[in-house]
Amino acid sequence: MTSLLIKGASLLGGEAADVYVEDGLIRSVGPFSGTAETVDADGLVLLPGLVDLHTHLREPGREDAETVLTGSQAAAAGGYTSVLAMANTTPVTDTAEAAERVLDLGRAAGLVDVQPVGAVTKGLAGEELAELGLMARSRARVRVFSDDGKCVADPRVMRRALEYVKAFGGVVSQHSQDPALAPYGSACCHEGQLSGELGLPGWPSVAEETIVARDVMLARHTGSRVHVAHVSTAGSVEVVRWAKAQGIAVTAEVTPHHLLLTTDLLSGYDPTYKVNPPLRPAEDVEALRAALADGTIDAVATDHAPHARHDKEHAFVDAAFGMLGLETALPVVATVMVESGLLDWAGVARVMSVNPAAIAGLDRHGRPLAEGEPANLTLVDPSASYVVDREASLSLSRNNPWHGRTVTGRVVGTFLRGRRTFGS
Ligand SMILES: NC(=O)N[C@@H](CC(=O)O)C(=O)O
Repeated sequence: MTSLLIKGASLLGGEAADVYVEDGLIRSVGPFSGTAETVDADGLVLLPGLVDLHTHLREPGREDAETVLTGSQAAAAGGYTSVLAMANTTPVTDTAEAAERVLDLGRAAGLVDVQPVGAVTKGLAGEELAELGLMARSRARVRVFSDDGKCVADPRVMRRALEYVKAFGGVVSQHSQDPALAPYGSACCHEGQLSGELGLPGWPSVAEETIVARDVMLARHTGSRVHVAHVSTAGSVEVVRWAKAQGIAVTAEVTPHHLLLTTDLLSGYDPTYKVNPPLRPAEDVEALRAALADGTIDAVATDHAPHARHDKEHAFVDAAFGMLGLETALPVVATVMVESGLLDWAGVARVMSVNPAAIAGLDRHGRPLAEGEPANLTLVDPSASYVVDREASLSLSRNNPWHGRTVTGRVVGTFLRGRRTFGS
């Protein structure tokens, strides 16, 4: 029997209580008089363990950038107890066997629940549906399907995928990028005055918005669920807001970087800031913050995209797309949303744990801090400010856009089924 007492933590930023954990479950919330190994949580905020809908773990295939183990270590350090591992590995997670392999690698690492995302199409080629049903029925119980990195651009394929996943309560997480308007690989800078001045190929907002608009209509037509990955523009927010008002089953996520970083950072041609979709102007950032605060955007997802130096340290147009996110998501959200009063800690729990768990169909995560619930928990010091140091990361990669920035709100402890996976 393993037991633990988290003493005096503020539950979701509200009243303080003692949380007693035994055999992986919360056994009591309130004054506790017995003896147990104790974590002094005076002044700390207790949240349900964070859930990331969008993580790239790179294994199999690119273990030079990240492995399931190092990604899990970074996730636990970021306060996560579950991550959804994107399918764009080598080989792609497009079969039941591939999904089970990722699941087993996650279990062997044992730090977070690694839930594989299945590809929508074979090899992410956008043509033939992958083994959606077999992945759903496998040990990995795949419920989220995504060709992330590529868009399911063909509307017939998207329609079929939505119809198919409906049968088992699945969801298609769409990387909304019309490749005819924003070609893969080349389009790399928000299309506007700056892209012209810098001479970088433009990635126009409308290339995202037309796909979001099409997909919500396909969701309405099929009665199925669509999830919009990494929403980056004010126009996409408007479409999602309209679709929700119609009762269409659409959910959306925003990344920490799209909540804070803006396109002008590209003026130094630093490939650290090259990401898909691209950083947008301040007006978009404002709209994304407001949409996260009012519930139009359901979740924060990291899009943690580690890249080895030999893929990232190139001239801007040749460098890989993506940035690290797992270890800095909570402090960035705290700094952008909590310090400004746009969200309270209960709101952070909603967008970083409760809603992502619900979208992904994870019934053991994102649960209330209550007796009988799984002890998947995150402890945060809300007043700790610190400077992000990319060398302190547990990720194998160093493409960290937050390096040198001061953030407020530090993860100090993570517990997976009552076992400490981060902090001391
Ligand atoms: N988000 C990113 O910038 N990169 C992603 C894939 C992608 O969306 O291009 C990656 O896998 O590196």
